[in-house]
Amino acid sequence: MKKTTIAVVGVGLIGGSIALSLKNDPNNRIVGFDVRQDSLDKALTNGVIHAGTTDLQTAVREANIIFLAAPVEQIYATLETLRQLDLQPDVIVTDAGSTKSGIVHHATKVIPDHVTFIGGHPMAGSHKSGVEAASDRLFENAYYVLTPAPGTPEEKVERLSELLQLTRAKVVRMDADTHDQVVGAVSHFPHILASALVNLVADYDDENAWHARLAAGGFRDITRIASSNPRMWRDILLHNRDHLLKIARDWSAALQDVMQLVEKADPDGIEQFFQSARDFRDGLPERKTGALPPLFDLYIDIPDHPGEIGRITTLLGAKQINITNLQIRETREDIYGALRITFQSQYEMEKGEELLRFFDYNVYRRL
Ligand SMILES: NC(=O)c1ccc[n+]([C@@H]2O[C@H](COP(=O)([O-])OP(=O)(O)OC[C@H]3O[C@@H](n4cnc5c(N)ncnc54)[C@H](O)[C@@H]3O)[C@@H](O)[C@H]2O)c1
Ligand SMILES: O=C(O)C(=O)C[C@]1(C(=O)O)C=C[C@@H](O)C=C1
Repeated sequence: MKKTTIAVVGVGLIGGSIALSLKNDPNNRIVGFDVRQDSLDKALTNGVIHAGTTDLQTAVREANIIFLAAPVEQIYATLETLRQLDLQPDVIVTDAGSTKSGIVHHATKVIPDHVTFIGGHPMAGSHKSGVEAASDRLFENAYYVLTPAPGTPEEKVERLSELLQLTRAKVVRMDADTHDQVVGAVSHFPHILASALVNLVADYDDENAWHARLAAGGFRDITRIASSNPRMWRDILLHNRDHLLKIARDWSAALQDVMQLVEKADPDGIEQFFQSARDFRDGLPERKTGALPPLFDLYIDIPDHPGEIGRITTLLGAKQINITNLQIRETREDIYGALRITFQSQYEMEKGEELLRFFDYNVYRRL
């Protein structure tokens, strides 16, 4: 079967996760491009890409599909550069940026006629950055939005959707402006709120250091995303300004409404406020992960002692239990780290499970 060459431009959390998913098909050859050699080195060492280069022309020359997975501002810049490079005649260029209208509009202006651009955005991620946080399961059962401009050849959109099946995401289509409005409300604006709340509490904490110390589950849950990459979020806000300004006005009005209920000491109104939020929140569709064919994976809570990972691998090695992959994962609430170990076979996974339990490790088959 003919190989498909895929260039991933920006081998970080998202580019690395796309690469890992697509690499699961042996007919795909993944070439990574990044401005940082250390990202490429990590990606090669962890088996995320087949080859890596800091020369964009080398990365894209043979590519049938190009994924742009750099920060949003750099996606604009890369689109400009691509037009000066040698590309395959029927290449599809897509991106993974969190905003869509501006990127799609820019691509239609700068990309040559023989190139098809299709905007894309996987609706899954993390507050963590970098290829070391990448996973081939990041997008499992998440929505992956495509925003083809009117007139994009249907067979190209089909071709990309088919390839994206390897991410195990649910591929959907939407126009770019609708995407930006919806994602502005459910992703971009919540990031502003989380960070604004943290900044407010940080100011209070300057006056009274009990604030940080008493910040418990509620504060941590609602502000996890304030630990995201500031540069990435700078770009996102600047490229979805109109929708965010409208959402902020609606938000101010909604906040005023509830604070009026508080001012009037209206118990029914306040309870109703919480009830309607709870009804909608509890009705959100669940994103099921792990329903697909299992790999031979175990997750192990890592106690906070130096040398624990080395101890675990030594225990397994001493019993000739082969592992094919090792990854540090975050767990709920980010309190403990979890080590994900992929074994070569079901048999070895079961032997590993028994051994690690014997040594009092908390071992799970799913996170
Ligand atoms: N993090 C998320 O939750 C999430 C989710 C969906 C989409 N996105 C989007 O995906 C893109 C990447 O985000 P990420 O979280 O993977 O960030 P990241 O910081 O983990 O990775 C970005 C990578 O791009 C590289 N890079 C920077 N400038 C570049 C350039 N000019 N050309 C090539 N590579 C360059 C960086 O060195 C880094 O390796 C962003 O556009 C973001 O909006 C992020
Ligand atoms: O889970 C997270 O930390 C994320 O912020 C992921 C998240 C989001 O859900 O808002 C962030 C940006 C995206 O473009 C898509 C997904």
